[in-house]
Amino acid sequence: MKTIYLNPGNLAFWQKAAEPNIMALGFFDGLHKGHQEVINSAKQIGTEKKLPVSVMSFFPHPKTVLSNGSKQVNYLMPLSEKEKVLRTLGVDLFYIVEFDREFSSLSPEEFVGKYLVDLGVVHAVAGFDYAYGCKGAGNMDRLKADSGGLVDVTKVPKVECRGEKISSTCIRERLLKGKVDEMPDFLGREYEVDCEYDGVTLKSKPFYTLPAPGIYDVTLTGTMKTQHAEVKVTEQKEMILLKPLSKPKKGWLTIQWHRRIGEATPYPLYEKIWDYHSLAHHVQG
Ligand SMILES: Cc1cc2nc3c(=O)[nH]c(=O)nc-3n(C[C@H](O)[C@H](O)[C@H](O)COP(=O)(O)O)c2cc1C
Ligand SMILES: Nc1ncnc2c1ncn2[C@@H]1O[C@H](COP(=O)(O)OP(=O)(O)OP(=O)(O)O)[C@@H](O)[C@H]1O
Repeated sequence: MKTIYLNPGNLAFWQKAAEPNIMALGFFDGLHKGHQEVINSAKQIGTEKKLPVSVMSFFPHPKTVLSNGSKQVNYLMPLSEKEKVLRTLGVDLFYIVEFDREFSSLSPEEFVGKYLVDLGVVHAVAGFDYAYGCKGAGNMDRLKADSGGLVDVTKVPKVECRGEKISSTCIRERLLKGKVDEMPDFLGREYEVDCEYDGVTLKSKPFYTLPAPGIYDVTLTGTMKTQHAEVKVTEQKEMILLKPLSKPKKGWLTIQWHRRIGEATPYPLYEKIWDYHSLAHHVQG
């Protein structure tokens, strides 16, 4: 899979280089089951038409740009993880469009003309609620007309879980309540966070959302053997490693969150910490 960061400065270059393709559209934070349905539909059409499949996403999140930074988004994954998951879904081309004020003011017709038709899109796939163009005025029922009849359209119906539309927003809300055990129902996999281990605490990479304060049953993967452990998320959003079977080396780890097993007490549970001395050293600075 090739990743292309699109902006007004390089758009003409990529338009010239473009070949006919099927495109899935959306922000796709978390790549949950609804997003997977959109991308799998695009893949299916790509296979039928023997054409490559592209995904067009945006960065940063439109909400942060349109609110002039006053609204923050609790991202579920950084672009690097989005790339990894899209690769496993069989996507050929990943466009990341720089979302700024100028881009947000493109009319629906301008967006479809410059970013779909001129990038070789012959068939666009998105969910039933996808909106595009200034003030979000474009929708799936008018996309074909906005393309001058050049782009076919597939509108994916709503994917639900327990009577609710699966969305990045409802997943963020669940994480912030500590409901990590519900993630597989929404994401189709467990929630994961990449972080750096300094010997005691785990520091998450940017663009992840940590679950609510508490103690969690997790699996750690990294340079050591995959192992079970407990991680405490504090009110200060610090993560402390409890009960690992063997001491991980300092460096990068992935935490896979299984379930919340207890409250985050204000002070560490010393008796549970495998390496009390290194924690004491850490606390004393
Ligand atoms: C060219 C373009 C312009 C947009 N302009 C606006 C806008 O002015 N106001 C708005 O609320 N959303 C705007 N959006 C954001 C969309 O409404 C939508 O939130 C975004 O494309 C992410 O889509 P998704 O949330 O359905 O994945 C724009 C989107 C695109 C592609
Ligand atoms: N539950 C769903 N069923 C079908 N399509 C979906 C679903 N959720 C999102 N989509 C589609 O997937 C693409 C990406 O959607 P988007 O990133 O807006 O997801 P979202 O989960 O609804 O996000 P948010 O909660 O921020 O609105 C869009 O084309 C959207 O219409």
